[in-house]
Amino acid sequence: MIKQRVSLAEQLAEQAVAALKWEANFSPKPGLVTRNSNGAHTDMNIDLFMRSADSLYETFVKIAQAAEAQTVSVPLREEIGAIGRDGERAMLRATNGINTHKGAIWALGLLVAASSLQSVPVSQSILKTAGEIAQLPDRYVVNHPSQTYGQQAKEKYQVTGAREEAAAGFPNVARSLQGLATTPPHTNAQWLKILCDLYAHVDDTNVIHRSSIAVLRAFQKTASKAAQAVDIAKSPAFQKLVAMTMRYHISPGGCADLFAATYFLDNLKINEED
Ligand SMILES: CC(C)(COP(=O)(O)OP(=O)(O)OC[C@H]1O[C@@H](n2cnc3c(N)ncnc32)[C@H](O[C@H]2O[C@H](COP(=O)(O)OP(=O)(O)OP(=O)(O)O)[C@@H](O)[C@H]2O)[C@@H]1O)[C@@H](O)C(=O)NCCC(=O)NCCS
Ligand SMILES: Nc1ncnc2[nH]cnc12
Repeated sequence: MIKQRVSLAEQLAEQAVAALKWEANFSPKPGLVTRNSNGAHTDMNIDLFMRSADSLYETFVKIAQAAEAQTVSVPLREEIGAIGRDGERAMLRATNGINTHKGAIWALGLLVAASSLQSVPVSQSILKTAGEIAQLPDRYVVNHPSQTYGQQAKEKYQVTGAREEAAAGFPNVARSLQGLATTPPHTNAQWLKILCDLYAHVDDTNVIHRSSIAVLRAFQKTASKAAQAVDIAKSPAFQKLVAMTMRYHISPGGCADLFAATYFLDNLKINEED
């Protein structure tokens, strides 16, 4: 039987979709949708996340194809931006208008582009290249300062949102990768510590939008305590995190995206010949 060669773009897209599905399935994740709970959501569940992830395969293939063997440039940034916005529309069609993965398209789209551009699975340089792409202007982005929730939060509180995280080369993903240190596979307990560390450090604009900056800061402080516990899931700090997400209806979707991005890079494999 003739074995079909899987292109670099297809390999990267498969791994990006797998990372999104892994993130959605991972449990427990206070506030977020998992296979066991809908977190602070009434409009989302695990099936919706699986559909949403599958709907993004073509988007990631196209982003990877656009970036393959290219250099970082404004035309590339604009081409990826257009594909990313089409991806947002594909996601909204698959979910009947519910925003499941807007931030993830941005973060993983940039990481897929950077991985394809250099075709060497070295996380540090992928993060750096992704940051360089994100720093470039995209003429076609409609940029009304107070249009998105993220823009509103940043304007009001000078926090670091999705755009700034990417432009800085994803420092929160870099720290998460350092925290994992050993080679994969990692245990659920190791990943739970990484998740709590992300909750503790990321200025998640979703949390601000649904509550306030004061709640975000209290949430981060509690997450930091949980991350230091010996048995995180059973710790009082972790139980408090769960309670806070329910009380304030908060869902750290930005942290979920960076969790998926960490998994993507931690498990990234590129086969020259299949
Ligand atoms: C640059 C963009 C990401 C736009 O960013 P901006 O901040 O202007 O826009 P937002 O619409 O606010 O989206 C940002 C999404 O990024 C995630 N996020 C939040 N904080 C951070 C952070 N500190 N670091 C990294 N990422 C962050 C988050 O996405 C996740 O949450 C969404 C689900 O949220 P939820 O609250 O459940 O649902 P909503 O409907 O939003 O709110 P409710 O009404 O229910 O309360 C989900 O998307 C997750 O992924 C933020 O939502 C970028 O989008 C952009 O410019 N795109 C254009 C295309 C492009 O250039 N692409 C190029 C590469 S592909
Ligand atoms: N598992 C999840 N639950 C809610 N929002 C998310 N955004 C990205 N992943 C998410």
